[in-house]
Amino acid sequence: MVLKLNYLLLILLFISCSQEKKESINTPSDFCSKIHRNDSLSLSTELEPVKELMKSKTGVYVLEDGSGSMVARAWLSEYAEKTIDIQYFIFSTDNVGLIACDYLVRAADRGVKVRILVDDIMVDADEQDVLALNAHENINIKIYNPGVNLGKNLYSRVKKFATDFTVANQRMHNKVFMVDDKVVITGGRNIADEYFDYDHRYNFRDRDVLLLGKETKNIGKSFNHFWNSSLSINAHLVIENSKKEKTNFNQLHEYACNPDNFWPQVRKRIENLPDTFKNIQQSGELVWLDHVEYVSDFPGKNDGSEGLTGGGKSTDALINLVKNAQSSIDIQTPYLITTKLGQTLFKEATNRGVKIRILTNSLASTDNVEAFSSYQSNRKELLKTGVRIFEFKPNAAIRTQLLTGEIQDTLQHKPIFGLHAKTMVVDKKTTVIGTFNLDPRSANLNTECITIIPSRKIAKGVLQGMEEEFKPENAWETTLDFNPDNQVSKYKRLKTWSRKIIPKEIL
Ligand SMILES: O=P(O)(O)OC[C@H](O)CO
Repeated sequence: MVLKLNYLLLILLFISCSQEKKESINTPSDFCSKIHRNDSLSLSTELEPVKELMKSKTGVYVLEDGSGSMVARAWLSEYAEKTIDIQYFIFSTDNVGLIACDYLVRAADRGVKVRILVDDIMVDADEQDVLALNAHENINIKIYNPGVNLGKNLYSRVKKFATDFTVANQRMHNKVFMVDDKVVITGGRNIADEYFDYDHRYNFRDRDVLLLGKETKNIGKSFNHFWNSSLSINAHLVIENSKKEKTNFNQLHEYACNPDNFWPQVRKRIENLPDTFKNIQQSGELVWLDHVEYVSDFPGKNDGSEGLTGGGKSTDALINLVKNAQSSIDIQTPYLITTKLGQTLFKEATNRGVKIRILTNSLASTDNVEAFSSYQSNRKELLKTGVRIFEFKPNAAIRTQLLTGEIQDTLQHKPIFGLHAKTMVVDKKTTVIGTFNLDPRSANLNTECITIIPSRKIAKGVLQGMEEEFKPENAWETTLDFNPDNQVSKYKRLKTWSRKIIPKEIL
């Protein structure tokens, strides 16, 4: 609870920091100096050994664990020299979100231009916090497809859905963290506690990929396309009656300097931030490839002329990979809602001998009963295509290896571990890491981005983790005769059943 209370306190202080100086949070200044950047380093100097390689190839390094993925973002923010461009479906002002904001503000203070593009629907930040950040001369925040949340009252939100249903449903689900136009982290993680092991009740098993060099140019182009889209509106225009105020970020800095707000393991890694890239190189897991392909849908994705269908670039790319698979397809997806199109594709693949395994959430591990309810209704049809389905256990044994250890040592109870990775490995040689959930919303409504990585070495590493997670200590195999739905309370089952009324096209 300490972390949660701290961030609530911080939000209150952060809002009022322009009015009155409050009593300072007890901050050991030596920790602050330990974790702040070493001024003699920069991203260019760090990347000097691979500078030439980055011109013709893309470096690929898979970020499996939450703390590793968090530390990689911290390293990039701390040593950025020119720009930080970030694009997220969710950017919460919880513990992780506030620490991320501190890194961004400190980068902006030293002249780095920061652009933040976030989808409107899940913004849960206080409007004044958004404006305070946006008021920084080097920070610019845009809201994608506004009108359903930020700056709107309940009446306006309901009206938007009632009168403009298709547009209101078109969300930006991309997740990109790009620094100096040359290093990118993209994949399943949003910016919030549960993606980095900081939630005390529920955390996600997720996966990102770090990309360096060649293909990041295309990611930059895609970011600019979104940023300049008419759907992306400056936060000051979205939040009505707002005034641009000069803001003091001292309380935010103090919060992020407080060692109580980091797990001890993460503190250690943050203290060793300058070694981040050296460690990645020495791991032997950084692979340099000629052809890595980043595929992103266009802003708006489809014009609504086909109602709630219509597909998009990322959908086409995935269909193409499934159609060309020759021996195996292994998938991890938190939500698994298939339509006739998807079932036919899988059936055609299994008919030509392709072995397909999918790991998704069980009712006990899911955070989304609506999505589970729809999956439940189609589960048998999907199984009949010859696909094997595994459902993640909420207490999967793998969490002892993947979750930041401290969370398990200090709490009386173990937080639930849900699946959030969106990954596919085809024929043990092509890996897709991205934001795409196997559901109609990702296929037709949300803009999604995926990275297609043709490398046996990367596929082998990712499959090693997947194989582990298919095992009985981590997942139930569901069949035509067995499913683990009864592992949850009657109440959760009833709740799931009551969601059957929701059309699957919007899930
Ligand atoms: O958890 P995310 O980021 O995959 O988002 C899930 C929502 O269903 C997307 O619309």
